[in-house]
Amino acid sequence: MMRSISIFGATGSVGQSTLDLVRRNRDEWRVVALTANGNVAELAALAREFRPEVAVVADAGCEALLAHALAGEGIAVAAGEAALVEAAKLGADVTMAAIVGCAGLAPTMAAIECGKTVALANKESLVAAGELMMAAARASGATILPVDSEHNAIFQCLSGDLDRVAKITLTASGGPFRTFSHNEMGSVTPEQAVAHPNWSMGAKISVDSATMMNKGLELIEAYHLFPVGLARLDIIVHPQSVVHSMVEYVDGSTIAQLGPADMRVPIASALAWPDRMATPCSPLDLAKLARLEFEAPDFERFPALTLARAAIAEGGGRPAQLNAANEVAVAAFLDRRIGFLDIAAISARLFDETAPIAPHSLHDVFNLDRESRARAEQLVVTFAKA
Ligand SMILES: NC(=O)C1=CN([C@@H]2O[C@H](COP(=O)(O)OP(=O)(O)OC[C@H]3O[C@@H](n4cnc5c(N)ncnc54)[C@H](OP(=O)(O)O)[C@@H]3O)[C@@H](O)[C@H]2O)C=CC1
Ligand SMILES: CC(=O)[C@@H](O)[C@H](O)COP(=O)(O)O
Ligand SMILES: [Mn+2]
Repeated sequence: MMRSISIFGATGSVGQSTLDLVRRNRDEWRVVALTANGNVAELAALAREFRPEVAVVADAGCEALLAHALAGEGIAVAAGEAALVEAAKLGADVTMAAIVGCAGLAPTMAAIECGKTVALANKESLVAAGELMMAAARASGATILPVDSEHNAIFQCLSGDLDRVAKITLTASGGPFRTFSHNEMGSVTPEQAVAHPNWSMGAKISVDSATMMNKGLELIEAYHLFPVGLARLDIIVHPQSVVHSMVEYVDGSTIAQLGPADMRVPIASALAWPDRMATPCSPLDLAKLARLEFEAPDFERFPALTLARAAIAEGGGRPAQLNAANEVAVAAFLDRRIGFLDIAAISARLFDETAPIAPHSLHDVFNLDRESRARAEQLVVTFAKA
């Protein structure tokens, strides 16, 4: 049976992996919307290939360029943040939420409010508005399918009542600086930070993996998706990224999901759920791998992990503040305005200076996000001078 799909963040790493699977199963999918921020050339090429109803650029300044690129193609063109939300409201059977950052929050919420299936890669939106997003899904009857590899793994490992879950353990690769000392991390470059040892991903999430803020954000993500409470959520470093996460049950059984480090595996799991679909990914060769290693995370060298735990424990707006500060700091690091160690330090400073005011609406989340970004930008200037 043919289903419809919209892909928000179509030009990105997750977006492209999703479209690769759609391309291989072209007769099964009708594409409703494809979106990008400002990469007009790539979005136009994808639109010509996949023939969506609408192509949307978030950057309103790119509308004319996109309209020109798609002139005569019979594909509607729109631009701006409101247009992203309108595209989400078209209510495709499956919406792939793959915009990076809190910029994905409004369209993801709009898709959830349609009550259909949302394949969620955009972890920052869940981190910033977890309670509101899960409540919106309950109210609309939407199904949120986790795409983030760890959460997709946990989703695949979970069965039965959450009361019978003793512990959910997220695996972390440890990133490119897993064995670096604090001093060594002080002088790493953006090029080193984006060079993930196992995964090919966008720049922002790659830096998050390097600081291990990615695992911190994923802890918050898991806290909302799988409500077992913070005490039953754990992180273990597993440098090979073969075991993508695991669930331990009260009877002593631990169920883990393993697979190649290729996002097409969890994306396929979400697109086909509750069925399965084939992917071109090479299966694991365990004999060749020979060894799977595990080690405890180092909270001293990776303070982002402590910040994320504190954000959950303190609650309220803390996760939204943490996410906003981190987004600003990562962008500043990639621009070479601050050093690598300043990324977590800026979030920590923002925590010290502010209270965790609870957002009661999406409007509150956007305000908190905006205020936290403004303060984080000031901190970037202070840290850059130091
Ligand atoms: N990459 C991966 O393997 C994984 C990613 N994730 C999560 O998935 C999400 C996407 O990650 P990834 O694909 O790596 O990111 P990329 O940077 O590769 O792609 C980001 C996408 O979002 C679009 N975008 C960027 N800024 C905006 C904005 N302000 N408004 C609207 N659209 C915007 C980009 O458009 P343009 O190209 O025009 O800039 C692009 O399509 C993130 O939340 C990440 O944490 C989760 C697990 C794995
Ligand atoms: C592919 C994926 O889901 C990423 O979040 C990946 O897991 C990053 O790896 P680490 O954060 O474990 O280094
Ligand atoms: Mn992940």
